[in-house]
Amino acid sequence: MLEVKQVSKLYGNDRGVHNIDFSMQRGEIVGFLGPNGAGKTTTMRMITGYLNPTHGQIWVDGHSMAENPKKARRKIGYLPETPPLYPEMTVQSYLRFIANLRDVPAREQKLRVGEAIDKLGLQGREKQIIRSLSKGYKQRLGLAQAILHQPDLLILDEPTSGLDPKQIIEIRQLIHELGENHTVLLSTHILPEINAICNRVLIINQGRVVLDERPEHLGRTMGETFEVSLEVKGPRERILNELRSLPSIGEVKEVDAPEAGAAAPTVSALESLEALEPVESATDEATDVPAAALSSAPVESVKLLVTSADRAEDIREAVFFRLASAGLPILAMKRESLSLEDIFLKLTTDEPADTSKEEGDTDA
Ligand SMILES: Nc1ncnc2c1ncn2[C@@H]1O[C@H](COP(=O)(O)OP(=O)(O)OP(=O)(O)O)[C@@H](O)[C@H]1O
Repeated sequence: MLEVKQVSKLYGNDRGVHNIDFSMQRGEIVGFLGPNGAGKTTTMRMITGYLNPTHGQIWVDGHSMAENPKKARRKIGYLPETPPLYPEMTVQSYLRFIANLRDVPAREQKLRVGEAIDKLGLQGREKQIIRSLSKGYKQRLGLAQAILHQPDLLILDEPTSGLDPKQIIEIRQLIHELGENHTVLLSTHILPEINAICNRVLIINQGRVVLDERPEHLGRTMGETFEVSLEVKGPRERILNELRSLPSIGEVKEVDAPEAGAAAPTVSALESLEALEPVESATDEATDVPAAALSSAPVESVKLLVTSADRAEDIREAVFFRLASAGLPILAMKRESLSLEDIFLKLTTDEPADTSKEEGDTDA
């Protein structure tokens, strides 16, 4: 549906975007993520034909944006960061005006405008002056103008920026619905937006794509070590011994362990409690298991973080069978993975902060 081939836009001082290269299949909803100034808008403006690349080529459904811009642009619906609305027009007259601009045949215009109004939940507001619409409804109208000419590909630049939480949820839901019939590229710097709507994420930083992956594979791509959090019922020492004797396990850390040097709870003290609670430490940090914790005092349950010996190996079954055969019930087991926030920060802050040169330096 979309091919972006080694596309660069050089503004000088190494600003702009460099060698952007990706493609999108029909039906994908791709989140385009990056910090301020990373190059999202520049890339989107080139894809939509509003900006000419310095190098590289863009193809939309087989049409070259450079050689056949009219055909390529017909395939695209674009919602810029600020929707191009005329405040004095009514919703309906504005959409009729856009339908004309986009060469929608006169006999189809009424139908298309009606469909766009229905899809974006603008019914009852056809005669309303745009100036008096709320920001959320202006955004709906921006999306309506983008789909009027029945494009295959939607390019949405920060579609939820500036909206209140309720409007954000509504617009996300609408984008999700539009994704059933359109291929969508949407830029955002709101990370949960990606998990909520997208089936692929592209991260751009300092004008370069630094990650292109499906959200569920992000951890693997980042070389994340397989880690599970566990809560196991039984004596701490036995649980630790069982887990540590498993060859597939690398490290076992106890969460909420008693501080090193603190007296371990005695059996009699624990017995005097009606409910036996796990011993809590002053911090929530995972800590190496202190020797004092390895006392034989029974506790109700132990919370642990367990990592794989072989980075990516899924250790959940091995852990389950070992503890089950030892008669140690697992109360909870959850795979821990890097959040999109962790990955985003890693990719966008590990690199040099600013590679731009002083004004007057030669262009890249
Ligand atoms: N017309 C221009 N002239 C010179 N430099 C520009 C121009 N437009 C953008 N830039 C520079 O290109 C880089 C990418 O900008 P762009 O607006 O594409 O980023 P963005 O990811 O959309 O940022 P934001 O999230 O803040 O909208 C920035 O360094 C910006 O300063």
